[in-house]
Amino acid sequence: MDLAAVTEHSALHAKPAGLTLQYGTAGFRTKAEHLDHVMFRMGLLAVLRSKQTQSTIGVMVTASHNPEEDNGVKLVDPLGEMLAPAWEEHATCLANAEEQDVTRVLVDISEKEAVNLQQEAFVVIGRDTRPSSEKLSQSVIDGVTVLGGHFHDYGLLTTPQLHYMVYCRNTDGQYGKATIEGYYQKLSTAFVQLTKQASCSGEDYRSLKVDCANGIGALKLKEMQHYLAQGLSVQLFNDGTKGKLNHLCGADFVKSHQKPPHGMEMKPDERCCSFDGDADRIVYYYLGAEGHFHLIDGDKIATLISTFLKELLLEIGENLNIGVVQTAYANGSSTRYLEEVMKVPVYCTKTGVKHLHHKAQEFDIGVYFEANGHGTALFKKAVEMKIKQLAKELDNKKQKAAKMLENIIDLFNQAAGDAISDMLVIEAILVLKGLTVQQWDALYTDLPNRQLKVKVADRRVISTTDAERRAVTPPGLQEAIDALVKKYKLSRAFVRPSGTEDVVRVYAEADSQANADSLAQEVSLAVFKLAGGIGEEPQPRF
Ligand SMILES: CC(=O)N[C@H]1[C@@H](OP(=O)(O)O)O[C@H](CO)[C@@H](O)[C@@H]1O
Ligand SMILES: [Mg+2]
Repeated sequence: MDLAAVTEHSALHAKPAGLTLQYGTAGFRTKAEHLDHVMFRMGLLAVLRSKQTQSTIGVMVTASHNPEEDNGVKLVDPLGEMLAPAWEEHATCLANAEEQDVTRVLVDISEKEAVNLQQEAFVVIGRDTRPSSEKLSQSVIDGVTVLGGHFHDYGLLTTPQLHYMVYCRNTDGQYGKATIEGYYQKLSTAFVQLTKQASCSGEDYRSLKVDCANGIGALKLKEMQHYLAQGLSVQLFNDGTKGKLNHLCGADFVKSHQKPPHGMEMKPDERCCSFDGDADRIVYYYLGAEGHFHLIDGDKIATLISTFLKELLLEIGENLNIGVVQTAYANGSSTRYLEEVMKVPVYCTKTGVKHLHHKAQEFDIGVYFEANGHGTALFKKAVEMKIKQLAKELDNKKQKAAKMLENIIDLFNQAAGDAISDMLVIEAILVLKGLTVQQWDALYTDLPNRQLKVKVADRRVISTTDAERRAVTPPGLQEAIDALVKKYKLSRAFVRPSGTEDVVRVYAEADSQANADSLAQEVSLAVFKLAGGIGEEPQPRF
């Protein structure tokens, strides 16, 4: 390691005095102007991680669904997964080190992790469309090169596309070609193969309105359009030509406000969807005949997908274990429907896709989704091989199902939740099953729910257990929540400190919207009183 060069370049990427940041649920996130030093240092760290794993590591510059002024960075591990927890700690340590300590921290990490410094390093970089992203990705590159690492800058990519590139590069191209064309080709071939077997056709099944949150998803979907040919016609809204990134639009806005994005023309019964700013989340929705807004969130997406996969397995006659992984935010109706009607086992993990992804790897087929629309399906390697073989061997009807499954496996991005890939999976399933968006929505009825945020002096005073469904501290909080929940029917509530914002999140569901709203409000007040709320006391808002 050329420590003198590191020191020299480090001074060009100075850390603002007094700033401390945490590698959170999805990497570092804050105002873009505070991130230059973090980017440089993540370039350094990516080199060490690459040397240690002897693999290509990814660095993505994005702040997902957050405002345009923000930015962020996360590292992608060899199989396209999120960075290993021990390295998250190294990342926090390195990002917060004072200027003069940067080289010492680098040496410490190398020693602790037994990094072979002679090993070559390779880092791939992607970025979203934020005005700050290009310059910040240059700082990443500076960090990579000063430690002698090699790199490939993909430029503009969706977050899941970068995960895909990393996965492809570390599996010798077996997963696919590590180019943007490779990605489009893999997905579109699988999609066209799948949908040409569909017996129902017609305009309704082939057209979809997509709100791209004024983000990278718009550029990439435009590029992909001609690969999909007649298979699907997408009409893009919020494509970034006018509006501001994530402003009053995108999957996060639609899910949290439970209303349509601005800038989208919706007619009753039309199928619509929204991506978030880096295109790793998707939610669907439509207006009912009466003009009422219907949201189809990650839970209902997981239900559609797992049901379809289970039906295919039944047709093929294979007894493989399928599991669905959710978080505490999953609507209670979805869990009940999956367990009781579909007889699919459901598991709950902590918030954050790395937890869901990890759990989903335990099953032959693991489907995971956060309620906000981030998710995918994972297939064990042995399962993939078996299905490929069956697709060649089985007799007619079974072979058709096995071929469908083979293509659907190819259509999923198994490295990360991916709005484009999920959209194609959903569109394929709907057309193959001949389901309208209304019929999909009618699988079960969501319990009315409400999410709120409470500001407290230090959100770490709240600790939780049981996959974040119960509060352990501060004393008395869980008892207070239990007492409030008892007042309502079909009710449930929990609180947890956010991993990405300086707030405590409150979730409540109950038999009616009015009851879900008041339960959420009462729980917010309990948090405010027992966990050191700051500012104004939460007021009834609905
Ligand atoms: C309730 C909720 O939607 N939480 C989101 C949010 O995490 P928090 O830790 O709740 O701030 O951002 C994460 C990263 O995008 C995402 O994984 C997660 O689902
Ligand atoms: Mg995102």
